[in-house]
Amino acid sequence: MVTVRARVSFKVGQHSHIPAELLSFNGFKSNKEHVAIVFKNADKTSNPIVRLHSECLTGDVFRSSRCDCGEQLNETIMKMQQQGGIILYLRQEGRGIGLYNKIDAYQLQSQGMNTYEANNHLGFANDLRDFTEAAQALAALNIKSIRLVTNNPLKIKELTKHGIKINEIISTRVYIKEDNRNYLTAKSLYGNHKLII
Ligand SMILES: Nc1nc2c(ncn2[C@@H]2O[C@H](COP(=O)(O)OP(=O)(O)OP(=O)(O)O)[C@@H](O)[C@H]2O)c(=O)[nH]1
Ligand SMILES: [Zn+2]
Repeated sequence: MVTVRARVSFKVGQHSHIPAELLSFNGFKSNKEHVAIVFKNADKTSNPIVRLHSECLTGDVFRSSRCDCGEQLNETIMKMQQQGGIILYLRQEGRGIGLYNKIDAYQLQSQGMNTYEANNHLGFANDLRDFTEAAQALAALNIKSIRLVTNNPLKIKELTKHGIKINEIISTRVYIKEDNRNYLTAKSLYGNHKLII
């Protein structure tokens, strides 16, 4: 059973000014160190806004030109500063293949493959993520029904399968840059993401 391990307050955002809480957990089978960031005590409300954000070191930390993860994370923090909410920051880098494999995939993408072809060429499925532990983290917070921020039907399907009721889908913006257009187009065309590009 997954349970909350520790809960500490901190401030986040560009100027370290947005109050939030950082939660760790016990009991994930994968041993991955997923965390929750809770804004405005949203876990104590009945139908909180939730964002499942899969780790992207390159985008989240370095604002890489190759994706829009960092911008989406920032958008979520801004939204939750106003409305409250919970970010589950899931340690599933590179859609689950890990950082070094993602960099290998980037190398192949630089040679013309799309993001899924590159994964496949390396012997991986399109998406190796498992959202079971995200559902377990929500259960540990006693959350059964949510408003989910996503454009990704897989997250909706997976959370529903694991007993989380999704009352509303809130789309997240798409941030097009010169270098990420092919990536975003592939997600839309082949990955079923509901993107308006
Ligand atoms: N394998 C691989 N992973 C990538 C690539 N670009 C970004 N990623 C990973 O894709 C994941 C993006 O996950 P999320 O931000 O949760 O979002 P999403 O699945 O696109 O769905 P949304 O909820 O609609 O944003 C992160 O783990 C990134 O590291 C790539 O070219 N190849
Ligand atoms: Zn990214």
